[in-house]
Amino acid sequence: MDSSQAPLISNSRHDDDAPYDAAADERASRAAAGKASNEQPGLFVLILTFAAGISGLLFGYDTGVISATLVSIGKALSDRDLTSMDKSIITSSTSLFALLISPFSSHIADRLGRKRVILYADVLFIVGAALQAVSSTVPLMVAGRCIIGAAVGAASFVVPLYIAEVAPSSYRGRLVTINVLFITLGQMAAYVIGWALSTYASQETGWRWMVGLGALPAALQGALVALMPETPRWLVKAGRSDDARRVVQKVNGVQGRFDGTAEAIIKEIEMEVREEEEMRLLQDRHASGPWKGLGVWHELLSVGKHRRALAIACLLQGLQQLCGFNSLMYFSATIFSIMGFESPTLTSLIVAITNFVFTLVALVLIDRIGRRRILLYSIPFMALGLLLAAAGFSHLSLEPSPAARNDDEATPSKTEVEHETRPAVVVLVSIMVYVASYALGLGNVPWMQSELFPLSVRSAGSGVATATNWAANFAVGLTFLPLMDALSPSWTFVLYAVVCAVGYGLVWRIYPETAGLSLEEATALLDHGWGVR
Ligand SMILES: O[C@H]1[C@H](O)[C@@H](O)[C@H](O)[C@@H](O)[C@H]1O
Repeated sequence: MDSSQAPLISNSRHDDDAPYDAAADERASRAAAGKASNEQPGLFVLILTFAAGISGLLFGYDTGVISATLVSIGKALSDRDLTSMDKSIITSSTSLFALLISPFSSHIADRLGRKRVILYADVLFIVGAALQAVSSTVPLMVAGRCIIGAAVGAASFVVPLYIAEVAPSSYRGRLVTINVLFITLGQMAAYVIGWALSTYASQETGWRWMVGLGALPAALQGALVALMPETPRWLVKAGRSDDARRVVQKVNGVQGRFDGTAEAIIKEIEMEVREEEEMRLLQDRHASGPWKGLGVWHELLSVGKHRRALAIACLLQGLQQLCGFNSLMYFSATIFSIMGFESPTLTSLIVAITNFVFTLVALVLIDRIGRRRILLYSIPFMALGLLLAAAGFSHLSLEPSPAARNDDEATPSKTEVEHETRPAVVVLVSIMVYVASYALGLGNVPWMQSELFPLSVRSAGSGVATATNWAANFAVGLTFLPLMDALSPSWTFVLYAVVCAVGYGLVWRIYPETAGLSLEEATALLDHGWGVR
């Protein structure tokens, strides 16, 4: 037996016995583990999900708070008004660092554990918040945003992983949406706090509190991490099956006693880890030339069904960002301010509330309606909302182009505002239609990416798709205000509508329905084509 055939993790019950039916044993164990996971999640799992979800909250808070911050800074940084370029760089440096850090965090998560990444991210969240709060120049603020970006990148990768690995398997899907719910809740909190501080605190200190407050949940989570266990899957991989058993027993509420279900789950994990390890060895053996040691990438790119899965996952993640949603999340207060709304931060709260409420609705609908179908129903409404907003903008006198002006100059006179109330309301309502339909579909579905990939390429495929998300997020953050300058607000929104239309065609053509299918059935859809009926 060569090393690739030897079991990497010994199975205590069968090691010494003569032949046994490994396949039947495996099936029985998987059935038992599956059965166990059909029960309701216990209090312990809920507490862990909540503790880990604080990272989602921070992800949302720190990306959402920039909207109110940008309109409240005034001349506090570098003693001058922020230019469009300053605003774009302050905003998009966060997504750039999120993009750069995610591959490293997956490496650290494998070597040192998931908990360690959560803890390091908390430290970065605190340092980044403090640096922003005390910054006096644009470069210092950008440095603070970069540190926050590193934290967000690590958290956005590790939290879904942590939750999925500690939670019973039948909850994995719904927990993905719960994580998005935490993100949108964080964004809503950022908008409420942004509005309250920009209205009631002093101009000089209000925005500093906005960005600084992000340190509090991070400190709370940093303290909670000490009490959170490492995931059973990582413990098994690290050769600590006994510790893993204790965690599984706790998750199943059978602490300290023998339990068949917990044993079956541990066996299931051991088998999965062994299969993964064997697959990796096999991939390396079959790879040659420059692919040597990069077997998983070779497999991801050379096998047709994996390539198709990757194309779909990257399409959905790219579309989630290129449709322009985050330009609203980051700049809605700036947009409403140049439209002459008296309280832009209060008005922009509507964006965050609509996003949160419709993510809640998606939680209920997603499994009933299906992923493909919910996208095909919602994307046309996104395009419609964008086109109506573009029409509304064309009736507002926003010349010279708004993003080039500072906010004081951009505020129209009272008579102008009265004259322009109707198109402004049209823009507001259209934006709400757009945000609601985004939250129902594109805001969630791309994060279900892992179900498209078979185990052997799952983390590599999901990693590339996540990087696509951050790269597109960075591109939108950096280009939105310059596009408003160069094309006008109307044409910028038309451009996003065109992205939605192209995206609709591609989703219709290549994204099969995966709702209600087991992971094996879902990945098998792509065996011989796109699987779209
Ligand atoms: O799924 C989330 C959610 O939709 C957020 O509201 C958005 O800001 C993020 O970019 C996205 O990844």
